[in-house]
Amino acid sequence: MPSKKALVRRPSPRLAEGLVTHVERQPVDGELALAQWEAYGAALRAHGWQTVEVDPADDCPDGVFVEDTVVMFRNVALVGRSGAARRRQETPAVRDVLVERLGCSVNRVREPGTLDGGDVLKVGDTVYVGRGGRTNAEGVRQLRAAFEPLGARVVAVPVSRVLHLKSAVTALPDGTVVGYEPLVDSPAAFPRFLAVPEEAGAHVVVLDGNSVLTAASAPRSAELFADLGFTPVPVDISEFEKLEGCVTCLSVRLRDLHT
Ligand SMILES: NC(=O)NCCC[C@H](N)C(=O)O
Repeated sequence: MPSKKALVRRPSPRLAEGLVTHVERQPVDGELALAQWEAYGAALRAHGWQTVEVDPADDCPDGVFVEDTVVMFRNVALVGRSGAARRRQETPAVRDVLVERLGCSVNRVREPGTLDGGDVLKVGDTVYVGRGGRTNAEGVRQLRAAFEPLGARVVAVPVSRVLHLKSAVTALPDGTVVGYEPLVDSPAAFPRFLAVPEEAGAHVVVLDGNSVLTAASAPRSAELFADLGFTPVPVDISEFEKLEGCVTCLSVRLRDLHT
């Protein structure tokens, strides 16, 4: 039976200092962010996910975006090495949880490779990896070396218009890739691509075969998903969106653990 665990990490008191690359810096309300993070975790738990908290990293403003620190394929983890040097101290505590509490096999991206988990989208056994600002060619090679022997088919795609591949595209439970077309470098890279009407509509977290977590800021995309027979579960993550975060980046789902 597949596991339903999800790593999350409490926002740092320094969240407002998080990196911004493609957006203007805006003031972040720390209290509201914490309340939004709690509600996000509650939405995961309401759909059967057990949330596992990585130790907080108060000195890492972007630590809450835990998705970027690791990529899972089956029960094997590849701990990333961020293209943003400032984010590299986020990974040791994530590795500790994976090894000591969850019993995963753990590999890691090594210099000169860089890879952020936000650049990796899995659709079945296909692993799309965005080659962009945070993930370099050597990171792509190391991802292939780690996961292809386990049965993954790694497909590299360019990312130039947004921070991460998953800022541009994610996938519905039926494997359809959804994206906001003006921000997708190559929609043709995906066998089934569906354009959504809002930038934040490109971001979904699959909760189960029917439900997807969506951003409250993308109501028209949520309507589109409902019209296709899915149940959107909107969460307000406005404070994280100000830092280029999206619903995917606040958790790492672990679906194939043996524990
Ligand atoms: N996977 C993601 O979409 N992560 C968002 C990371 C945002 C953070 N402020 C950063 O620039 O690294």
